Amino acid sequence: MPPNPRVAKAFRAMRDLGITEDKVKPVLKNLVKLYEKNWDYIEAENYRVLADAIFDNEEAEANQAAQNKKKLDITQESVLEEEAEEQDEPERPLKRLRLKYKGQASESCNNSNRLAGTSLIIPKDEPVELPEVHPQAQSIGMVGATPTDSGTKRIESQHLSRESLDRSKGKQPISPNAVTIQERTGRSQHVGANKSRTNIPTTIESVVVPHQMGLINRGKEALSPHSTKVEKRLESEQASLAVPIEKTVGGQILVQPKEEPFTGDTLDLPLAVIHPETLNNGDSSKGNSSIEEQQEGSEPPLVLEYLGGEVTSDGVPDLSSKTRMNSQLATIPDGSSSELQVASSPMGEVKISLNCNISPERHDFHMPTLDAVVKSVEDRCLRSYKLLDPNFSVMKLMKDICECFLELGSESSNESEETMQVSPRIDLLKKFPTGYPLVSGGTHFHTSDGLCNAQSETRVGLPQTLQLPPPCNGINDSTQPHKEGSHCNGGSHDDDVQNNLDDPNCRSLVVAQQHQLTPDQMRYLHDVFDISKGQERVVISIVNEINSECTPSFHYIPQNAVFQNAYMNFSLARIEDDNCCSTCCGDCLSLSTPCPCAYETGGEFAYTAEGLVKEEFLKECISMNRDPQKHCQYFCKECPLERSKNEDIIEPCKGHLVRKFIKECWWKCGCTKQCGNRVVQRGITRNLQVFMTEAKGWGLRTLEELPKGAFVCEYVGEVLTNAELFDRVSRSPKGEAHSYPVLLDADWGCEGVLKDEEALCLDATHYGNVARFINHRCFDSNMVEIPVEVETPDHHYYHLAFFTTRKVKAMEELTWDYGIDFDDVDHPVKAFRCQCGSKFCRNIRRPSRSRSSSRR
Ligand SMILES: C[S@@+](CC[C@H](N)C(=O)[O-])C[C@H]1O[C@@H](n2cnc3c(N)ncnc32)[C@H](O)[C@@H]1O
Repeated sequence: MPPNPRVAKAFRAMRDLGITEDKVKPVLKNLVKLYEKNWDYIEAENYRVLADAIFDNEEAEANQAAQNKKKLDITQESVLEEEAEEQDEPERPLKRLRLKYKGQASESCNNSNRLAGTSLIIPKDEPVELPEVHPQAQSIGMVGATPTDSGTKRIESQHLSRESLDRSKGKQPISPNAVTIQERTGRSQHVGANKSRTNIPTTIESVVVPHQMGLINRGKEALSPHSTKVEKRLESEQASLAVPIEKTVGGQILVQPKEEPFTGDTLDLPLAVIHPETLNNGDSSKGNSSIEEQQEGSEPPLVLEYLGGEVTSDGVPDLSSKTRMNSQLATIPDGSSSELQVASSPMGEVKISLNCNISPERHDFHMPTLDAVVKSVEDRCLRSYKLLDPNFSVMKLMKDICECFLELGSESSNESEETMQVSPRIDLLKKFPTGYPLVSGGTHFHTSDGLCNAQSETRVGLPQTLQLPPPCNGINDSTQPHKEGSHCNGGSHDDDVQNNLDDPNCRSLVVAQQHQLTPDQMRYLHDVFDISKGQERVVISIVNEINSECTPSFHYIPQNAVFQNAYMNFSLARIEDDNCCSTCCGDCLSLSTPCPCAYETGGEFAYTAEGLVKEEFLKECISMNRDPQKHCQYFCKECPLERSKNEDIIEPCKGHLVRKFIKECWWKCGCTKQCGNRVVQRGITRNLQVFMTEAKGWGLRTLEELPKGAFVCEYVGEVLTNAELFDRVSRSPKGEAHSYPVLLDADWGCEGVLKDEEALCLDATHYGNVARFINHRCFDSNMVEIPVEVETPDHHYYHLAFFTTRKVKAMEELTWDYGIDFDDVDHPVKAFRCQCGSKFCRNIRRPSRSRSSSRR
């Protein structure tokens, strides 16, 4: 029996961490048993459970060895004494690597079930072939994540996907401040819940990290899985270091506690809010003394409000960890419109945070730069305190900072370029004009370093800067003060947005400055202004004037990427010399006799000099879609699609259209990249926009008029085998549509019995391009898909390109006929209730118009 590929993958992942197979085998075997072959648990977060278990195991072995040695060296009497002493000591903590930000698993804010990529995956039993278990592996039963407690987490179907990495990135701190901010998720909102919504809160924070407790590179950890290679085996090699080590495994920061007696601490913060019962209004120095007095115990007792330790994925603190916490966040309102918070963690970090609330009348407020504030404070100190005046107080200083901040922000003369821009909250998706591309106007969004720059139509009079909605990962970000009580997931964000929009007094603000944006916010901006993140030749904007659904959660890729088993061989040698045009030069379309690349299309190039598909060719492709019965269909002896559906009883093939291919010139050809027979490979050139439709979710439209036969885009996704696709689908929760796969079955007919690895499809659920937004229209869609051969003559793999079937007006939605059989309940693409609006809609006239071939 060939080795289970998942075992091999696990070995590979551990090898990347510097762990040898012999160490992995016994532990893995035990884990597989423990999780009853539910590999999802083992594979989740780049095999975190496995890595943890191995490290635990090693540590247990090391401890055991040390103890054995000790026992040999000392007398029986001293052993007994030691044991007696040990009984008085608190139990040592489990020295397993802890996943930082554990429990903050990002949640897609998209509550549509169309985004199967963020779905919970139902694990499936699989045969496991593993060598004999090593007796030492037994300790892995202590690994924290059990099938039960993992049951509520979202788990990706594959080893760490880019999507999960990016979501993780969104959770990672970008600065030490952000660590605390993120970890305080939801809490500061709670604390400030009584604040007027009309105030403009600003926050100044200062973080103190004592030297001896210094966090290594905190906040600067590489977020990519590569860091696992760089930092492999840190935990065992550096276990004796006096400082805690952060490491990344699979993009997640793992924290190894330093060797120290167990104090009941964890690295998870924050933990408590302290409300002083009495306040000394107006006197900031009294505020200071209240802290001291609190420490001295002379102030009235502080009310401790538990904030939680490990914050769960939905931002709710895990109360079970309460007893392990000793960090705290002290909130010391001073009775004015400012609020001071002091947070500390068991790691010794101390953070002072001062919230200044600007009254509603201060509509003219604009955000000064931090440099300007600091300078102003220094000037003020020099003036007021004459350097270390005996009355000098840090609390006063903090308050001065706050006041300077407000003063500078209110000075109308201070509208220098350095000024950070702040605007009333608007929702980009709601407020942007939909009739025009975001790239065509004159209103700018910009940040101080110019990294994020976009424009919008001037006519609508957008504010000069744009408010970022909360990041759509289910994590509340306290860098956004407006977010009291708002949650991106579960629709509360929408409510919040709506409330803000409806409330004319609402002045929730966010400083749109590049270095202050979290990765999630950056992603959001990228998505809104260019969903392709600069990876296409044109900017592709996204607008929503229908509802407040967040931008879809997926990774934009401009070209197909192979997932795992799909067999794609782009060997140049497979393109035979007489099937390409190595002797051509320039533009093949200008040749009097077409080059060999035109053989595939009957000796004529499929494209006109204008880059459009020729009328005749297009007509045939359209007819094939509209009247499949009239065209040649192939019925496989053993259909890979049916085989994937059910290996035991393989249903007869339902038929595949034998499609016409376009063959483009390619690398082996002598022509230039500008050759007229290279259209699809040059990518998207048309102005497209993703927009929210009334009834079909997101859709794609053109912002410019398109002539008939124009190339629009290709369908890009992960290249999967059908078996892999069905495996994914079977892991999706029941009833969840897996809406983004297309079969690459255009040539299955000519292949005899296709091997599993040759029966391919594209899945754009997690990775894809704009084509994933193209909605279906029965029969008279304005685009048709045409298979295009570029890199390989093997038609297992090809490009699926969309061309217009007629002239398409600017702003028209682009559609294609999925060829979906609305009756085929087993098909990986779940039939939906068609809202295409075509008078030929097959979903209405079922069953008479039901298509016999199912292409998607
Ligand atoms: C490839 S996706 C298209 C983009 C999708 N609308 C979105 O929001 O991401 C296919 C899914 O879109 C929806 N859809 C596409 N065409 C539709 C139609 N004609 N009527 C209703 N829903 C449609 C269905 O949910 C389908 O599973």
